[in-house]
Amino acid sequence: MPIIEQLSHTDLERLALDRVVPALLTHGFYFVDGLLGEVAGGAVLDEVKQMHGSGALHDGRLAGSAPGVHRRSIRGDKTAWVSGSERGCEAIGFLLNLIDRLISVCAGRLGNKVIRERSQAMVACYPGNGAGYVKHVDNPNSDGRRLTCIYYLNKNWNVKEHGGVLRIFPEGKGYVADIKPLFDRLLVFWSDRRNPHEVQPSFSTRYAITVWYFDSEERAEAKRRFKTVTAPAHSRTAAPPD
Ligand SMILES: Cc1cc(NC(=O)CCC(=O)O)nc(C)c1Br
Ligand SMILES: [Fe+3]
Repeated sequence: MPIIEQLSHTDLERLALDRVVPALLTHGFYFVDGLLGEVAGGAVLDEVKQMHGSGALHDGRLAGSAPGVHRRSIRGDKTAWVSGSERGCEAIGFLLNLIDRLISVCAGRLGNKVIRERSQAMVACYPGNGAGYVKHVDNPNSDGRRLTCIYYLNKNWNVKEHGGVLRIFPEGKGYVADIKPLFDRLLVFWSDRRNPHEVQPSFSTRYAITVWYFDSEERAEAKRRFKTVTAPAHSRTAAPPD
């Protein structure tokens, strides 16, 4: 009996085909507990704590934030982007490889285009000062992101005391899904308008690692769209050089 129960490839395939894919196709989201197990999950947590302690996490940027609006009131997390091959990120690299394998098994069965690439991993920490993340859609305008995968790292999390629930408002469904950010929990959900979500105010340090998987065609189209940004107005009125 191996000391550390590693998820074998067949376990991963079973998880993908028997649970993740059916849930994504019916509810649009799915979470699994005990993904890595105590030892490997603990190694990921230690690496994230090390990053936090060494000041590697910075205030999350806001896309097009209105002037004067306090960032914290919208998005209170501190983040860092990692590839998982950096020194001190070996366990994070192992986690990302496992999620990649899980999603690649799912990709063939999700009935839509190819999911071949993903973002870097965003390591996030809500410092526990009551900050959260206002309700939003990850990919409201076809930027290519198809699936959001969030790995939570919080031991002994007590929602009554610590809050920090991720509330998903599945589009067109008569219910909301309250997901506790528990240690060694992986949450997967469609990144588009099907899943508006919010992080409720957190009153204890709340760690998570997020990766977004792209639909390659939608991503390529989005890149083309962003490339053809219209020239600024004034340049069109300037007299052509004689
Ligand atoms: C950078 C960024 C982070 C998030 N994070 C969450 O929604 C929090 C999920 C959780 O921690 O439970 N969402 C978007 C649309 C962007 Br962009
Ligand atoms: Fe989000």
